[in-house]
Amino acid sequence: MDALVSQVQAMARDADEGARKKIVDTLFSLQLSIESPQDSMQRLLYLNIYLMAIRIGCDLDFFRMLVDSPTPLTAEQVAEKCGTAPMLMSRLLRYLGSVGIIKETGADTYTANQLCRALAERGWISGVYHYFDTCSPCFAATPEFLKSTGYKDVDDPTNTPFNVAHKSNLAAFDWFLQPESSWNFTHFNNFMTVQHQGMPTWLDKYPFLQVAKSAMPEQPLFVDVGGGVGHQSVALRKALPADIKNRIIVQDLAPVIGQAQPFDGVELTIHNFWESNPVKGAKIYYVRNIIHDWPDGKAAQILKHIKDAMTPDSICIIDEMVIPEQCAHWQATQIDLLMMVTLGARERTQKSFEKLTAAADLRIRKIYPYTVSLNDCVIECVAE
Ligand SMILES: C[S@@+](CC[C@H](N)C(=O)[O-])C[C@H]1O[C@@H](n2cnc3c(N)ncnc32)[C@H](O)[C@@H]1O
Repeated sequence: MDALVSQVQAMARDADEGARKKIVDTLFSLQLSIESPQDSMQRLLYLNIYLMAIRIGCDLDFFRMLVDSPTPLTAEQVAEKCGTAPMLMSRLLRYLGSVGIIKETGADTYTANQLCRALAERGWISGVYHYFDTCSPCFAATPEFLKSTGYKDVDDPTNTPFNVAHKSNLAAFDWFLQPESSWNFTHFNNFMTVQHQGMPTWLDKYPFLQVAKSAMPEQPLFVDVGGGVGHQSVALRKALPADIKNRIIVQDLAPVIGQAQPFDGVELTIHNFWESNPVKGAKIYYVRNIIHDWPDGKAAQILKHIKDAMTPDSICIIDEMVIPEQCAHWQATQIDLLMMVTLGARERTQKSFEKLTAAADLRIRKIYPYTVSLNDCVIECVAE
């Protein structure tokens, strides 16, 4: 068994993203095939405990303490640093050690492992708060919500489990803008910057340099519509040679732009994508993880405003997953359900994208897939 494990670890070390994910998926299928129903139910019924214990760890910041400590720490030492009862800490760390979130090195003694190090990073900590505080109440509200609607499609952003869970009539992005939700919105925005960390990006697959070189000297190069805190624009600026000086512009709502860090050569601007786009004739209009936030009618409106700003040589890039017709990956299907219960929105197949872009007078010219599990794609569109 040990030899087998070493062999698989060596294979994974040498593998690229696609091959490594294939190994993980194969091992997961293997696990399912040898678990008894009792094993599986023990695992499934307690899933919520993971996030509960991790959130407590983030509140107390003990993942960072384990990372920063040069030697393993006893539960008693961690309890003292955190100001908690020793027995409480001992039970929490014992659980987290038993499920592999931290590493147990001896009796009641722990150190950081790879997962613990991730949980000490700002973006992933924000992910924990986003899923625990904003999303999980929506999951809990969904069964009763669907029962109350007679199991209709969820495609109205103001009538979703989110509205029930957060006792609001507002669509999620409008709810985020209220002062009392600013804590939730900050964590959402931080999480957006890391959610694809370590995975290939659109820049790995799309011939962006060739396209950038074809831009006219005064032509804005890149308009990052709903670009969040501008992380994709910064990545593009870093990837371009210094002699390409065309404008790179991030557009988002005021509170998000207020959170963004200035970066040389990237303009941070306030723009509401329900209104006509003030930047006309750019080379690339880019929407990443925007279209999947909205049902078809609304998504088409966003694209139509972009289309109306385009000149014949402009390109609109939709950077999003394309759900395959068959055998979609679990990492993709879970995001699709998240979009449903929080936003009344969805992930789309290629056929759905073709219909949607046509409704905005755009035509898909080419699709460049660039990740294996999510099938993230650069969907390159031109005006009809
Ligand atoms: C899922 S995030 C994607 C952010 C970024 N494009 C990325 O890929 O990380 C959706 C973004 O849409 C922005 N957004 C929502 N409503 C908007 C509006 N009416 N106008 C402009 N941006 C909006 C949000 O503030 C958020 O930054």
